Amino acid sequence: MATLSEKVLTEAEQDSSSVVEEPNTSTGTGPTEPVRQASPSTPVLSVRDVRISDQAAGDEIVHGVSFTLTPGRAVGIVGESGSGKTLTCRATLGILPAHFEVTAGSIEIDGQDISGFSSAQWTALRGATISAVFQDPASYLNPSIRVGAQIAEVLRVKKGLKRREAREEAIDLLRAVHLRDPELVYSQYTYELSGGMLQRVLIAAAIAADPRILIADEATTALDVTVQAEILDLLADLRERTGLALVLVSHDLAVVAQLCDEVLVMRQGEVVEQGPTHEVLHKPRHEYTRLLIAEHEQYGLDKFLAAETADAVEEDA
Ligand SMILES: Nc1ncnc2c1ncn2[C@@H]1O[C@H](COP(=O)(O)OP(=O)(O)OP(=O)(O)O)[C@@H](O)[C@H]1O
Repeated sequence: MATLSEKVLTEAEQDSSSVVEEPNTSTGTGPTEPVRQASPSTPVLSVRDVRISDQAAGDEIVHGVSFTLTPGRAVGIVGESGSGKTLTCRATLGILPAHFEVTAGSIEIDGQDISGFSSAQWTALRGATISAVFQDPASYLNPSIRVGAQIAEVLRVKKGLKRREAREEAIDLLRAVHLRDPELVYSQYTYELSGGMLQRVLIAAAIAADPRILIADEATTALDVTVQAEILDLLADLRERTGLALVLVSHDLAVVAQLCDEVLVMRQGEVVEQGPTHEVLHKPRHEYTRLLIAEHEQYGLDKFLAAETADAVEEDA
């Protein structure tokens, strides 16, 4: 079975709200300097009018997605199943499934166009600059190796730490993701941990090499509401403390309302609406966005919209 670092890190082969009629290609040129040395307003990720096709079927599946992400910001991608959210993320990570290709547009990570990247460049970038957490954490962890050792391995591979340093830092990471008794968790196997704990372990592994960008694709979908809220708080905390930039994919508008500055609404491979989250959710302009909001209100979205309104009133006062 592949190790965690192979699977998660290495295998990985505004303005105003607008109803999107034309792709937004006005995102400017990305930086050439590493983002750690750049200003917080320099994009760490620029996706410009990206189109993705299934070459085997001869179909275009994603018809132009554009967004930019600066350090500490979060962009959400919402939309129905099959709308192209995950393919967009996978294109950004350079791990499109077989037969799928980016056929137009560009993606820049830390100012570097990823289109011509060699596998060695990807290996250097993944984990250290861009990382990801997906649904179903158990499938990314090896059941026969203690979870702590799997995080320590990421630290040895990506940061060149010695065995003992890697162990200490792995325990610190388990503490940072708010796992109680991190020493104990370090020595446990996946079957001994709950889904929420496993998702935290995976987040610890994903942030182990201090990435600038974290893609969380339905990362909290399988978790119960309380654990989901704790993981979202953890991501918000990482944003604030470390300037981590987030791409959050969710079918759940309430999740996006809590965490994201900007939202893209996708349907059938198209971005039908895009803009600041509060604007899109309060004043949806596209019929499909209105439908999504109406569907979600019964699941408690109204609570977050009300909280947002209260925040806005406070800010205005
Ligand atoms: N590995 C694959 N092989 C074949 N088709 C795929 C593959 N991955 C995605 N697709 C197709 O591409 C389209 C977009 O898929 P994608 O996974 O990006 O959707 P999504 O918006 O993330 O959906 P979900 O919310 O269900 O994850 C889907 O219609 C799907 O049929």
